[in-house]
Amino acid sequence: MKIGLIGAGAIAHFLLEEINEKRQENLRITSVFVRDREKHHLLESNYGVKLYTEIDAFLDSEIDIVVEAANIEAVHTLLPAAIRKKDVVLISIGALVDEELLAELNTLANEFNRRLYLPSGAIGGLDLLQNAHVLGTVTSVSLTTRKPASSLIEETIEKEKVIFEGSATEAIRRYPKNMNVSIVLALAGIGFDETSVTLVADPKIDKNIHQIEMTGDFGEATFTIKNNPLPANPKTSYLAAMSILGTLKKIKQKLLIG
Ligand SMILES: NC(=O)C1=CN([C@@H]2O[C@H](COP(=O)(O)OP(=O)(O)OC[C@H]3O[C@@H](n4cnc5c(N)ncnc54)[C@H](O)[C@@H]3O)[C@@H](O)[C@H]2O)C=CC1
Ligand SMILES: O=C([O-])CC(=O)C(=O)O
Repeated sequence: MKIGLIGAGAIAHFLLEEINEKRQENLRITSVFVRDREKHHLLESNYGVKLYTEIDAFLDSEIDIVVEAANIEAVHTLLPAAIRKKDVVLISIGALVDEELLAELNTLANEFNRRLYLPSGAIGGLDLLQNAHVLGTVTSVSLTTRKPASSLIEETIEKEKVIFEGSATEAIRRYPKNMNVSIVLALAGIGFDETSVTLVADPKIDKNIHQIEMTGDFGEATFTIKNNPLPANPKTSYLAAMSILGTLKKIKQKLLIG
């Protein structure tokens, strides 16, 4: 599969290293869409990719699938065009809190027979949640995220501090670079307004910790994920980057687990 990558940040570099440098069977990043060609020109010689700054030329390049690893704004501006022409893997999932955008992408995916893949990102348990809610009988889902204080707030604090409590809808609006996980959790489960989120800035940790609790007719489940951060962007967990690779590998698998 030839991949077109949108973005050239921490996750994009992870994918370029793992797929093009270390090599993954049947996967190759061939095109990268960037805003500033000069800034990223070394990617061409380092990873054998071609850079694009014009979205149509990027989408018309010889790629089978688009991987978005940029930001929420890029999803708004680029994804409707992308889904018309290619299947898309999307990691800035927070963009989908905009129900108009979500409906538009769904309609376009149907019309052009494309797929939109949403990796689990920095969390897990989405398979369980979807199964548990298949009859609409999950009654509560909550997420408590703790991140190093320095990646969330400017001020210096001595003790942990709850900096947000509310719905996933509000969480992603206030913390668009940190709460994508709340939106994929809401999509897999009971919705944006019903999924409760607590965000804690903790000066004593160096991991991104997500604790998920769910209850319903199935029973109860609790997951805790203590993520190592990506060194290139400590706000982002290593697992989030790996989950894109996991999603890409699954696309061609005949044996599907979960
Ligand atoms: N779903 C999940 O669990 C997670 C999602 N994320 C999200 O993944 C995305 C990427 O994360 P990182 O690589 O750590 O971020 P990053 O900040 O290191 O890199 C983002 C890159 O995208 C580029 N970019 C921004 N707008 C663009 C546009 N319109 N066109 C082309 N490039 C553009 C930036 O210049 C930057 O190089 C972010 O939106 C982040 O919030 C991060 C962690 C977990
Ligand atoms: O990487 C993480 O731990 C979670 C994150 O930033 C997000 O969901 O936006």
